[in-house]
Amino acid sequence: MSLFIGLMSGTSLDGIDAALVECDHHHRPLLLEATGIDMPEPLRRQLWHLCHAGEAAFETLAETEEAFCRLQTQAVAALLEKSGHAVSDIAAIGSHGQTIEHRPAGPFPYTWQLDNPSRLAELTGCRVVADFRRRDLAAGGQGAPLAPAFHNAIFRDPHQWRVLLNLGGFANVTLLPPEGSDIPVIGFDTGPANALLDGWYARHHDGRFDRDGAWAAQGQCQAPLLARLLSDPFFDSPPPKSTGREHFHLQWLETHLEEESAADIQATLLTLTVESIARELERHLPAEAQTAACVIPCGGGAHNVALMDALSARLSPIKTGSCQALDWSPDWLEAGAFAWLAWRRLEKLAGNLPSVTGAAGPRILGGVYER
Ligand SMILES: Nc1ncnc2c1ncn2[C@@H]1O[C@H](COP(=O)(O)OP(=O)(O)OP(=O)(O)O)[C@@H](O)[C@H]1O
Ligand SMILES: CC(=O)N[C@H]1[C@@H]2OC[C@@H](O2)[C@@H](O)[C@@H]1O[C@H](C)C(=O)O
Repeated sequence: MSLFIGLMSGTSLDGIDAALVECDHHHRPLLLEATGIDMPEPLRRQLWHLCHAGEAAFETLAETEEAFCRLQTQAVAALLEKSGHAVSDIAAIGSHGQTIEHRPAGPFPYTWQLDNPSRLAELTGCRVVADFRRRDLAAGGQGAPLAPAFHNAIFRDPHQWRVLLNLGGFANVTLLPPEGSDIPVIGFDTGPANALLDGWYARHHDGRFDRDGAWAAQGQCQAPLLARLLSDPFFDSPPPKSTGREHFHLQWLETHLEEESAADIQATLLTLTVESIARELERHLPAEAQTAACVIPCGGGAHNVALMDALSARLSPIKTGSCQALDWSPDWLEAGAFAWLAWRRLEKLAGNLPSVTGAAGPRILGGVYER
């Protein structure tokens, strides 16, 4: 039995999640404790700038990386304090870093996570495993999503198809056949989720996000706008696929707008998230699972009441289930995934699922930075 800490800060730039996970060869990974630390506004602005500017001075990168690493160190300290564990109890920290740019297609595929694992090892006194995505990318994969391998390790049901639906800045799905089935697991990004909802909300309000989807609920989805948004080729392209802010940003939205009201645009963005997910499930779930699968939402968007209501209505008769009922909080799955990936790295076990990312084969992911 070994203890691992996973650190994840996603595309929403809302903070760093830290999860303490017990991993071994005999049991499913177990979440022991978790905590989140908010992104201070100046760091959030710096990271936002890096994600959108496309160029930055080395000094700016170094300064931002240092501030980010210090925040990671605070998250580790808070988690250790909350759990009553000492750093010497921890086998390794799995650090995702902060995605600044992700371009898996094109002549020079790359994915860039701001991270300084050497510095994190110095500041925490703990072994760090980092740089999880690039080996998959080097093997011809998308480098994302990686969480499906973790979902596969904990959420397979003996009889039923399950779909893990992560509603972060972007949405991704993992389609898990019943245990024992030889159908390969697939998983991919379906398109934007909170990234556009948050961006459009913040443009019209004070505040970072549309709590419970209350503003979206005041508007009406505009079918012509929805059709224009859905005409983006990403939605109909086959997996493997992954995306990010490089493709779906507010300027992308603006190129499709006509005379719609701001609240109607928010309502349409919410429907875009739901519709893009539903269409992919219609395409990729086998016929018998179209009515009998169970969809398990996780990530911040699972707290958005209007989004969840619209999703249940659109997916019916497919039921939505609860991650909590399966002993994992929906808020800590991604951080948990990077704890588990660190364990896989130390055990020299593959971390990717080639059927998901499209890599040439299973690969051991990440580099190790000793304490
Ligand atoms: N009560 C709520 N109502 C509406 N939206 C919410 C609520 N709680 C959280 N959210 C949304 O969840 C987001 C944070 O989600 P999460 O932490 O899963 O993102 P992330 O880790 O950046 O995602 P990813 O890496 O998967 O893109 C917030 O920015 C917000 O949009
Ligand atoms: C490149 C990158 O950081 N991608 C994230 C992002 O956020 C959601 C979605 O897009 C997913 O592809 C991925 O994160 C999760 C943790 C993953 O790799 O499974």
